[in-house]
Amino acid sequence: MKIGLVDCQAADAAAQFSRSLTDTGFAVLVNHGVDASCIDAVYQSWAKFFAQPDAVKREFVQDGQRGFFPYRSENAKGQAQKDLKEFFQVYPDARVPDEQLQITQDTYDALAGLGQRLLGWLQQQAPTSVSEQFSVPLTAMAAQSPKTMFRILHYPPVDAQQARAGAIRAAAHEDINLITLLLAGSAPGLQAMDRDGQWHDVSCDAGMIAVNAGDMLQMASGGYYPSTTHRVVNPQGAEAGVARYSMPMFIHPHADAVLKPGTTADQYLNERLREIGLAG
Ligand SMILES: O=C(O)CCC(=O)C(=O)O
Ligand SMILES: [Fe+2]
Repeated sequence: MKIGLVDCQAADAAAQFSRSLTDTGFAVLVNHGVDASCIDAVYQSWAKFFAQPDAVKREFVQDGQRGFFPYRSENAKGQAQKDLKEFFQVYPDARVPDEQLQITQDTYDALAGLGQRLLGWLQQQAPTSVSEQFSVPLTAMAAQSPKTMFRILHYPPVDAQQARAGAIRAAAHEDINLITLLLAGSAPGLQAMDRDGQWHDVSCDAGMIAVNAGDMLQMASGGYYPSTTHRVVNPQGAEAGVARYSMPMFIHPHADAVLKPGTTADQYLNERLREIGLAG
């Protein structure tokens, strides 16, 4: 599995990006235009949030998939063990702590802008037989979508007992949305599965952005852009004592966007949230 490292300023960046997504479901971006100081600042800011007592963080538990999700609230589809993570989900209307608000909004806007550019590339590079199936252009599906969600993940040092019981930081899953823009994690661990079921490290250094296609894009493109299974494995040895942070931006279509005849984004999302224990 050869995940492309794409320089977004290269003349053929759109073609390289689209090819890597078609071949592997993933691509890693450099020169993507999201400011390195913005990325550093958002990581530092949220490390402070997660360092607070649980009771303080729980004040940000909110309805409707927004806000804080305590340690071990989510399981991957079909997995009995909860993932070894806590996280915070930001939508445009989520309540975000004052200290994190500005930098989080700035990052959200920068990633939403990059998401539109990437969807434009995928639209432009798809063969006509694929793009003519889109109900509207991919950029229109997602432009200003209030469903687009920025997730800040904190994986604490690994608890040996939970690891022995088979829990990992993030069990194998596919993302639900159109594309995910993942600010490089603060430590390694992300792996993607190839067509033969083998796992490969997704190498993504600080400042880079890994992008993967989700199930909604796979569905809308009739499989042309595959949604690749991925996971986050537990570190071993001394690294087990080190926390990991990562920040995926899930680019979602508007609720009423038609993914394929008879299925809107909203119908599909609700079905998937039930499967992962995040909706009743
Ligand atoms: O933490 C990571 O690197 C990936 C997280 C992820 O795959 C997800 O939240 O969907
Ligand atoms: Fe994921």
